Amino acid sequence: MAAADTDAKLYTLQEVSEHNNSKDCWLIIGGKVYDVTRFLEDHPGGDEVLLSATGKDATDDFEDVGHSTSARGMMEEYYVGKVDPSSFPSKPTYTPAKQAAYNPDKSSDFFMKLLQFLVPLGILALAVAVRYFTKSN
Ligand code: HEM
Repeated sequence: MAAADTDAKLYTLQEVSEHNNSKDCWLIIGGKVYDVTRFLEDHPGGDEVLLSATGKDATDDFEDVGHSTSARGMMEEYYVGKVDPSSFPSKPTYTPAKQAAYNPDKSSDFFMKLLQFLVPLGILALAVAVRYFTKSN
């Protein structure tokens, strides 16, 4: 049954997943829903592979096999509708952990510079004072 894309019946992923056994076997390939129940016995790749992918998106499995053009032509016979893309769980997006912007503490930087200047000055003042007092004694 080949329906035009515009009036194709729309199924949710949930609905498709309910047809998941050898008596009622649906799967999704390329966003389209196929009822392959009556094809199970005739599938050259065997029924097991179809049953392992039933009720799910089998696009990757289907493409991995590298099905022939004639296999792709056969698919039309089992087409029942399209899958509602909004029913797919949204992919988790990776958001890197927020890192605090590099913000060196300017006030402590200034304090260190002041200290580097004052400490030698203090030592010098101390040396001068010691010399001054030892001289007068
Ligand atoms: C409506 C859907 C499908 C149709 C009409 C279909 C049809 C065919 C056909 C005609 C072949 C013979 C080789 C060829 O002509 O490419 C084949 C082989 C095969 N198919 Fe499918 N197939 C379908 C879905 C799937 C899915 C979903 C899987 C995997 C989960 C699958 C796995 C295989 C495997 C493993 C082979 C055997 C390949 C080999 O022996 O080289 N097929 N299929």
